[in-house]
This record gives sequence, C-alpha cells and structure tokens, in this order.
Amino acid sequence: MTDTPFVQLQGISKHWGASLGVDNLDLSVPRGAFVVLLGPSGCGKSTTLRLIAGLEEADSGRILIDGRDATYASPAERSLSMVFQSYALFPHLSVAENIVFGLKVRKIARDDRDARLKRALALTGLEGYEDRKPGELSGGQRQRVALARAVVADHPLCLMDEPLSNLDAKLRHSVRQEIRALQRRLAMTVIYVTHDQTEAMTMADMVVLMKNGRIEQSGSPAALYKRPATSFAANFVGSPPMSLLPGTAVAAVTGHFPDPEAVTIGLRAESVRLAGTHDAIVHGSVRQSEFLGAETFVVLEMPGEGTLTARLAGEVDLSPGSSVGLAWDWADVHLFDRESGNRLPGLSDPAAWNKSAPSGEVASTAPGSCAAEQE
Ligand SMILES: Nc1ncnc2c1ncn2[C@@H]1O[C@H](COP(=O)(O)OP(=O)(O)OP(=O)(O)O)[C@@H](O)[C@H]1O
Repeated sequence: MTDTPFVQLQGISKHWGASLGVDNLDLSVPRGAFVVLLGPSGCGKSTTLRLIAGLEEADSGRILIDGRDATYASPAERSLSMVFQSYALFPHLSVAENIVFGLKVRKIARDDRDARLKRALALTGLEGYEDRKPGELSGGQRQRVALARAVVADHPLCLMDEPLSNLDAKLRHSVRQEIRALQRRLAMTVIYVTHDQTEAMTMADMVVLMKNGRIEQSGSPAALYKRPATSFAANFVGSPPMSLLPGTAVAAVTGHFPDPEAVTIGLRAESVRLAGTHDAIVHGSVRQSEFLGAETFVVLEMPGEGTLTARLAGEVDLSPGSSVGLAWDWADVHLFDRESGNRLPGLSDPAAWNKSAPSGEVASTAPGSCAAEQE
C-alpha cells in the first residue's frame, strides 16, 4: 500500500428526486489499500460503489481513477472488476467458462486466457472444479468463482458489494481471510461494501463509516475504535458496542461534570471493572451475563439511565438482578456532546474539571475545557 491516491472522489453528490444517495462526498483511496465502506442500511455505501464503477452518474463532483478523470467514463473504460453478493454467474456455463467470460469478450488471446485461468484457479483453490456448473457448487465455491473472475481480469481495482452476505458465519470467516490474502498477494486496490462492522474491522486498512449519504469518520480500524469522532461511530464500531450513558448517570454519583446534561459518556466494555463498595464509581443491577469461554460479558442496568456492558476475564458468576459496583480509569472515558454527538476532549483527570470551583460547587466551564485530550 502507498499513500498515492488511486481513487479520488471530490465533492460527489447523487440524488434521485427527493431521495438522497450521497451528499458532497470526498474520499481518497490509497493505491493497494483495502478500503471498507461501512454503515447502516441506506447510508449510501452501494451508491458510492456504483458511482465509482460507472453504473451511476454523479449529479456533481469529480471521480479520478489512477490520476485520470473518470467522472463520465463508461464502466469498461475504468479498468476495474466487480464482485457482487449475488455472484452473478451464468448457470449454463462451467466454472472455467464463467471465469474467462470477460476475457473472451475483451478478445484476449487463447494462450493468455488459459494461463490466466490456471493462475486464478490456483489462487482461489478451485482446481479440479473447472467443468462443474455453478449449480453443482456450494455458496463458498460460487463466491470463489466470482473472485477468480476478478483475478483473471487483472485490473488494479476491484469493487466488492457485500460479497459474503450469502455465506454462513463460519464460511464468511474463512472466505474473509482468503479475500484479504488474495488482495495482498495481487497488490490490488479493493473497495469493499459491508454493513458488518466485524468484517470491516478485521479486513480493512481503512474504514469509511457512512451515515445519511455522508462520511461520518474514516481511518484505520484501530483509530475508529480508540478515538471515535462521534457517538454514532462509537456505537457502530466495536463488539459489543461502546456503552453510552447520559452524563447525569455518572455526575449524580461523582459530581465530576460541570454540565452533565450536555454530555454523553462512552465506555468500552474492557474499560469497566467490578469494584467493591468503597472504590465503585457507580452501582448497577445485572441484567444478563454471557459466558464466552475466555471472558464474560455482563450487562448492567443503571437505574433509569440505560445499560453498561463490562467485559470480565474468565467465568464470572453473577445472577440477574444482583447489584454490583463498577469502576474505570477516567483516562478511558470518551466524552461526546449530547446534542451533536461530536467527540469532546477527554478526561484524564476528573479533578481538573472542578479545579476552579469553590469546594462543593460545580465549575461552569464547558466540558473538557480544563482537561487535555489523551491520545
Ligand atoms: N435508483 C434509486 N432510486 C431512488 N433512490 C435510490 C436509488 N438507489 C438508492 N437510492 C436511495 O439512496 C439511499 C442510499 O442507498 P444505498 O443502496 O447506497 O445504501 P446502502 O448503504 O448500500 O444500503 P444497504 O446496506 O441497505 O444496501 C437509500 O435511501 C436508497 O433508498
């Protein structure tokens, strides 16, 4: 992967009447990167991909591919391949014929075609299946045929729209690894659409999280996880999602927040620990506990204030309804503006918040104005 942009979207918008597809999108995809467009249904992921493919035309803005203006280029002129959820295989053609179909259309010479087919079959583990029809293959094998078709095309850019959604969970896991290995081996630039955050987090060099036709946040999976730019990103990325509590839930107990009504507090499950009566920051009652082998996820109900999930090592036996105390390090707390959802500076030292307040009173400074953001 290099920093040179291979695909660039500049101010791209697409509407159908009152229906918004994407809104003034700027995106830069580095050459050789695996970029995942992530977001809830209807946020504009497929529209973005179809615009890059040339299957939709933008209302405004520019699309550059490999430095060339491709805004009005036909799909064939864009030198890219596509892999869809539906595989799009011809049922009456064999695996081999399906794979080389596009090469025949492009009038690639037979020797070259055969050599590329051999390589694609080997890379996707389909040797021995050449003569089967798609109907005689499993879902995973059909998806590999679709991948092989992208491989033979030898295009530097591959667009994938939810390619794994027809596969069961176990197969999804292995095909995910195969796709990533193949992409690295071929040094292809891949733009991949999914609404599954696990897929995005495990596969991507760069995640582009979308909401309502716009980019909410983009960056490495670790960046999105560690420093979500908004409460939406905090809640969408990570499993379990970050717990979000109104500032009042914690302020009522600690008195730490100058304006608790105005903030949302975010805590990752691994930041929350069980605590005794003396060092507990809050108390909750156990709603459910899920034992997963190496760890137990405990969901605690905060009276009238939502839920908080704690990830505890090993097997922790807590019966529903029991009351437990919880604590965390203040440096691990994420703060968001309650109204806009935007990230606020962190809270490494809660005492700093009340530094200027007379004892027993709450400071009137805006959230975070006294505390330096922790990296
Ligand atoms: N041809 C169309 N005509 C009208 N509206 C459309 C058209 N295509 C997409 N849209 C609208 O654009 C918005 C974005 O759709 P898009 O398919 O890009 O979302 P998505 O994020 O890929 O969703 P999903 O995960 O459900 O596929 C949606 O509100 C959708 O209804």
